[in-house]
Amino acid sequence: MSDSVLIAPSILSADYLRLSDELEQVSSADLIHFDVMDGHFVPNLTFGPDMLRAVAAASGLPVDAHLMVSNPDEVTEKYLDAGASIVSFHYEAALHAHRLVQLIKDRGAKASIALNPATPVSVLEPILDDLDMVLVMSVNPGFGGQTFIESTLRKLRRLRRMCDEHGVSPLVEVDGGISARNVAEVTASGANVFVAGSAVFGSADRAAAIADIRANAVAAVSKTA
Ligand SMILES: O=C(CO)[C@@H](O)[C@H](O)COP(=O)(O)O
Ligand SMILES: [Co+2]
Repeated sequence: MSDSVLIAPSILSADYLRLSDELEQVSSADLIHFDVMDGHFVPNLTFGPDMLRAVAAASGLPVDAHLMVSNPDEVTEKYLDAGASIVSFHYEAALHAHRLVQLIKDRGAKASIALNPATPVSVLEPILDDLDMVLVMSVNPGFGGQTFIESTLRKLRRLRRMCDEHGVSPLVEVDGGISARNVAEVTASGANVFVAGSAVFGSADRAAAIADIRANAVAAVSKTA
């Protein structure tokens, strides 16, 4: 995790019957994005901690767990036990966000808070200094293959300003509708970790899709530097 940008393919869009092969095909990425959906916080159901353990062992890349669950206070520990390297829980669902952040960090993982598209970045004001990463959702969570919500760009710029005011520089991850076509403007707006599900697994050549997203993001970083 040393580059200026990190690419995180979301296995939500992978072929589950060929998952170990799919993981191999995305080995040039930096992280594996692991979407946990509970059928309650979001209207879809996906994977649990046992699956995360298996993915972490098969891939070798750090697993970036995105917990779209109603009860992160109760279940986060299970995903840490299973080997998650980054854990994002939703601000909208957590009862004790600060306690959860401390738990994640005490266990040696990176702590991140995810925000739904309608949740303003200002809610992070009291906790921003403690975060390793902020996950800005650029679609409403629950499904892959949705269209990027354009107002996310404004939100990212606002988050950048807030980080500057606080003198902190957490990773900023964007999730939903990211592809080689829009990653440059998302990067220019302040993001540096890019989740891509359908753009990677919907492509016949997964490695080429990752390389295209990375190249466009890196070019945008050098332009803004
Ligand atoms: O968390 C989610 C969806 O809720 C994502 O991680 C999706 O898996 C992203 O998929 P694409 O929009 O890139 O297809
Ligand atoms: Co996600």
